[in-house]
Amino acid sequence: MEPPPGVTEDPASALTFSELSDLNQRKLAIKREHNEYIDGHPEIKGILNDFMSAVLLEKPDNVFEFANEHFAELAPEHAQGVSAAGFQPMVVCGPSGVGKGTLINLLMKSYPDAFGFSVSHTTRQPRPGEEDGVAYNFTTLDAFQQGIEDGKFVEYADVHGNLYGTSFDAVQAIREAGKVCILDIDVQGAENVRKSRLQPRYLFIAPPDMEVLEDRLRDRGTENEQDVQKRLANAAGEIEYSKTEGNFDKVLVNEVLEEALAELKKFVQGEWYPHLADFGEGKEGEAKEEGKGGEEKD
Ligand SMILES: Nc1ncnc2c1ncn2[C@@H]1O[C@H](COP(=O)(O)OP(=O)(O)OP(=O)(O)O)[C@@H](O)[C@H]1O
Repeated sequence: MEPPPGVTEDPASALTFSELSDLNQRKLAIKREHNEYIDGHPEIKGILNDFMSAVLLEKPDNVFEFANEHFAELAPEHAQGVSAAGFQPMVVCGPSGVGKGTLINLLMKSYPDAFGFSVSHTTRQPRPGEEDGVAYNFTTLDAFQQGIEDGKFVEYADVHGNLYGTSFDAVQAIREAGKVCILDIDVQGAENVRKSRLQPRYLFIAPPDMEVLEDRLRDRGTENEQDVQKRLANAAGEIEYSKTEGNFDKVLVNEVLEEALAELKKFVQGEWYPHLADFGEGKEGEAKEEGKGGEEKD
């Protein structure tokens, strides 16, 4: 029967059952493909959420203009854009010898592929076996200073006579890979990060007391007496800094290693990064290449 004048016939009604079924299969396949792509790029949700928060905060009259500026900042040449893409990085601070590296390695093993360790720049000389671009990006003082002037660093600090820094590019590379970027930095570095637009989570790892910290530093046996003293002297100020309200989102006391690790995992998965539940928690896994290794700042 002809449809009445002005009414277009529904094209789907002319399809056979098998054609309709093929069409539905195709629709489901496209939906699956889209979902896979979005799941593989968690930064998309981060970017959209960030934009929505910015709009609600600013309530601009001209949303098009605002969007234009907001998204222009995402271009890699704009350092600030790093805050809008992917998971929020995690800053880990704590006195030398408290067990930051140990806990970070264990955390990374517990969630294979979920975390990435940004490769820092340093002016210190490579040690035997340290490959440029893997343990560190080794650089000259001049090049480092130029990088500072060009605004390339999220943070940098003079640690025991050498410059160390984290570049926006290094953080961005981890975030673009859909991972949580861990920044193992000292409190000077954390202060600089606070001034950037990175907006990370801040974790401080504290020793049960100074005697335990001293024992760990000495038992590690990687520092001479002068360095141990320097690290212990710095530790007092760092612990004091951690006590100031608002400096850290979480302070974790590393007394018994297994207990500290259990608390850390419970906290990061429960409060900060719920997506970790999808990362095969507890799977056996070797420390990743990007895991912390041989990165003593001295
Ligand atoms: N809970 C713990 N109990 C006993 N020893 C620990 C504990 N956590 C870490 N250690 C040991 O303490 C020493 C220092 O740990 P680690 O090297 O991880 O410290 P760090 O905070 O990363 O130091 P740095 O900032 O100098 O790199 C290591 O020998 C490590 O095995």
